[in-house]
Amino acid sequence: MATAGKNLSEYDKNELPDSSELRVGIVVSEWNDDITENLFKGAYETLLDCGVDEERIFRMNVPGSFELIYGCSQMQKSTYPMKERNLKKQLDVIIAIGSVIRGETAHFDFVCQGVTQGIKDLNLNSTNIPVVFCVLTDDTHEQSVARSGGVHGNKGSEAAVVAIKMGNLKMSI
Ligand SMILES: Nc1c(NC[C@H](O)[C@H](O)[C@H](O)CO)[nH]c(=O)[nH]c1=O
Ligand SMILES: CC(=O)[C@@H](O)COP(=O)(O)O
Repeated sequence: MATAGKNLSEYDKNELPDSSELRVGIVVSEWNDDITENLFKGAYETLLDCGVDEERIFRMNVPGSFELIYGCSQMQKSTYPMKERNLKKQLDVIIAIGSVIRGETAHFDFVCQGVTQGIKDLNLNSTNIPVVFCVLTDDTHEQSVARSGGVHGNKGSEAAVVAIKMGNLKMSI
């Protein structure tokens, strides 16, 4: 089923595990920030709605989607923000938020391939901290608007639900 056949914002929080102890990192790309800020808003609000403590949500900004790889990698290894708040050292899950929109050249393809492969690789490294892929890869700005709080819902909300499931999975292992 394509996105057009579902609402990205639909979820039943009663079907989700308790997330009051979950520690969530969110790395946000600044390219197309009208889109990525809406994705972040959707993710943040959904996390809070599902019981995640706002003091356990840590945000980092990066210039573009390609830099999501570096930002998420640093978050996987970092203990700083948690120590500052006397929390256990590591995060339980990270959400990578980006918006890639096709332009005139093949650069779109390389950015999309690069960030997809990079985030895939981060899910295979030894930190065992899952990274959720919340990167829109659209042909038009209108498609991005529709998927970041528009007619198809908000992929940020979908990513938050995935993060809750994967973060609890990681905690249970
Ligand atoms: N065109 C888009 C980009 N391009 C920038 C790259 O992500 C990267 O920052 C640059 O190549 C320097 O390393 N990024 C997006 O997130 N979205 C785009 O549409
Ligand atoms: C995804 C991109 O890098 C793209 O938006 C850049 O636009 P262009 O291909 O016209 O340089």
